Amino acid sequence: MKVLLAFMDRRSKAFIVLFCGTLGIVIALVDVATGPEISSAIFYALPISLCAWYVGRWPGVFMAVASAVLWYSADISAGAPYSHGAIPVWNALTRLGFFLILVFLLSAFQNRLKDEQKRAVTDPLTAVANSRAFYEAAEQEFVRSRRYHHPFSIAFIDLDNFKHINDAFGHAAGDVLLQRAAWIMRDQTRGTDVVARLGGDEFVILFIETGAEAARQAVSDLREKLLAAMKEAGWPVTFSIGVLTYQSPPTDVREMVNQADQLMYTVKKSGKDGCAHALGTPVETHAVTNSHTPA
Ligand SMILES: Nc1nc2c(ncn2[C@@H]2O[C@H](COP(=O)(O)OP(=O)(O)OP(=O)(O)O)[C@@H](O)[C@H]2O)c(=O)[nH]1
Repeated sequence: MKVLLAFMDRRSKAFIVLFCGTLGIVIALVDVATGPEISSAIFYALPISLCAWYVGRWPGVFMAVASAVLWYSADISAGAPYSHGAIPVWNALTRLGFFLILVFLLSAFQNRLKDEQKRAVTDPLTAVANSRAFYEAAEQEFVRSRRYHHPFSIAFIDLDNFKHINDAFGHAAGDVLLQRAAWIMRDQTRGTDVVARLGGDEFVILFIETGAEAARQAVSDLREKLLAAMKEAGWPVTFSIGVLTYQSPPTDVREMVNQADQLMYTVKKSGKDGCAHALGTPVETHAVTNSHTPA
């Protein structure tokens, strides 16, 4: 079964529909050959389930109807003795009912599974990636970077004076601010970049295949947008950001996040509301630019 599922995972939907249709016909032929005494019910369930799971609910319904018709035809051509002509039709309808229940249960289960999988990698407040998803994405980027020798960058973003928002405007307003900031980060970065909330008012962005200059520009534009949004909403919040670019990955993701965090902290110590850039492993250079100091 495991081999079959692994095989299906790599196939196109068209192939799976064709495969399931052929499988249904083969089962019907075997059904005719073995006669009405031997039940084949469970075998019909296989192509229906595969189709519903890998292709979708409605192709599954189609396969369920086709299987009920095939089974009915197999019954009739095997010459099964029925005391009344309506009995094989009734049987076909009850089988169809069973197949449809199977399709709808599988489809409901699959939807629930997808929801849970999404929940496991998403920050519930801001809907960006959570820390776990970030670590997984960064591991993949490390592998890519080692293989193709491409640089990548990380930005560690910490909100300044966020506690004041909670204290002055309430926790709900703080939540709205975090959502707004996360939305801007998502909106201002590429679809391939990974925006994540590590917790509290700390965010990280993984800039996939992005060198120092491009990361510097992206973060500078993003910071401008974030500051403009805060100003517009009347929230006295700024951003301390540490941006690291790696030509080759450090030993692990934790080390990268720690280095970016430390870099961000240099901005906090120098008066907040700014951005520091550096080259990672070892952290070579940095230049801190605050809003209140000349760039
Ligand atoms: N509204 C809201 N607040 C949160 C959430 N998670 C953490 N916080 C609050 O965020 C604040 C983060 O603390 P700090 O980073 O020390 O606050 P800060 O005022 O930004 O301090 P600096 O970084 O030094 O500028 C704390 O007051 C937490 O209670 C959340 O999900 N929603």
